[in-house]
Amino acid sequence: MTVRVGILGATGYTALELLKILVRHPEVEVTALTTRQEDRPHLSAIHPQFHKVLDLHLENWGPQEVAERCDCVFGCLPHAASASVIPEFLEAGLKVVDLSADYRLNDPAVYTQWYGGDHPDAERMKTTLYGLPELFREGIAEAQLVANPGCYPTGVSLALAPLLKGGFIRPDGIIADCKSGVSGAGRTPKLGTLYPECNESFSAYGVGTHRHMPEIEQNLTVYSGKQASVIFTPHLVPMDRGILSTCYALPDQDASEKELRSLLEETYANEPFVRVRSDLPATKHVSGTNFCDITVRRVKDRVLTISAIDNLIKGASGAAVQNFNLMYGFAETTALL
Ligand SMILES: NC(=O)C1=CN([C@@H]2O[C@H](COP(=O)(O)OP(=O)(O)OC[C@H]3O[C@@H](n4cnc5c(N)ncnc54)[C@H](OP(=O)(O)O)[C@@H]3O)[C@@H](O)[C@H]2O)C=CC1
Ligand SMILES: CC(=O)N[C@@H](CCC(=O)OP(=O)(O)O)C(=O)O
Repeated sequence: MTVRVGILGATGYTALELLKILVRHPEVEVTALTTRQEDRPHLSAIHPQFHKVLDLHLENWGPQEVAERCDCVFGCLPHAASASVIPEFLEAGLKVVDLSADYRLNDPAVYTQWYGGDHPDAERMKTTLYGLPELFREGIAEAQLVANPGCYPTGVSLALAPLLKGGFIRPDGIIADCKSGVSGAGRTPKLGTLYPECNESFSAYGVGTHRHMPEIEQNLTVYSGKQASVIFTPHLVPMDRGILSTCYALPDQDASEKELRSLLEETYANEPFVRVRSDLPATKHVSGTNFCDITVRRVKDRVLTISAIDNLIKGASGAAVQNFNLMYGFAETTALL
């Protein structure tokens, strides 16, 4: 079975990583790539990595023209832009994996509070499945639309959710201290990601206001059944890619480091992309892969987790292909490392 795949927002970084994975996927043919540019640029002019690999042009197509050529689309557009076109693909019968934040939260009021403005497709967001299979696998295989998780929420939620559900950490007073490479901000030029602004500099941003805070809290709350409260502070690190998340939680029972690690090992025993480790994860160990590496430690009166992902792979495009594989009944690991 060959699935005809389209990518919306094909000039960006998540699209680049998606294409690298999809050209290795035995069941995929890429049939549509979109941009707002009018001049039909060749893919190799936008992403020279595909010179002599994929002979395609990017097109300024609307949903109708894409839908005629595809069975499934990956949405790599910014939030709000995504939800204003995705309903048309769904109505045309296509499957959709949306990498934007538009369908991740399940409460439109929370969306408005953190993203500003009314949600363009508010009814649908309430019931859209959140595609983090290691925590919320149920229903993904049957879904027409899957909301691909945010990069920071992936690393933080995979590390903390089992410990919270297992009663090992308290739901309040959790601190998630996260550091991301600059590709997390996308390819669209912004002042803060210019080389002289961020090179040789390490800074916090979005303190107390970052939109991934409610997404992390939603994940932990839904998975554990306990109302989680998290202080999330992201930082920009002068490297291309990778996220390291160090989380601090108060213990809810007296458990040794070995017991905490055993719980994580048992939870993820059959998960191909989560590696529970006794040594310390680093972004280099997962770079270019769909792995999330996690360790857990006891330090004084706290439980610490440290997790590493590649923001563009497990934090975006690798996770999107993992969801795609589940939605089409392919082996979950197809085309993924
Ligand atoms: N980078 C990361 O690590 C992660 C990103 N994400 C999310 O994935 C999505 C894509 O991210 P990323 O690839 O990094 O972003 P980029 O900025 O690299 O690419 C976004 C693409 O969307 C197109 N675009 C921009 N604005 C609009 C608009 N208003 N209407 C239609 N198209 C538009 C642009 O194409 P053109 O200008 O050619 O039309 C651009 O190439 C975003 O929602 C992002 O938040 C999620 C997890 C991690
Ligand atoms: C370093 C950096 O800027 N990272 C991005 C996170 C990218 C992401 O996952 O964003 P969405 O939730 O919008 O998809 C940020 O903090 O906005």
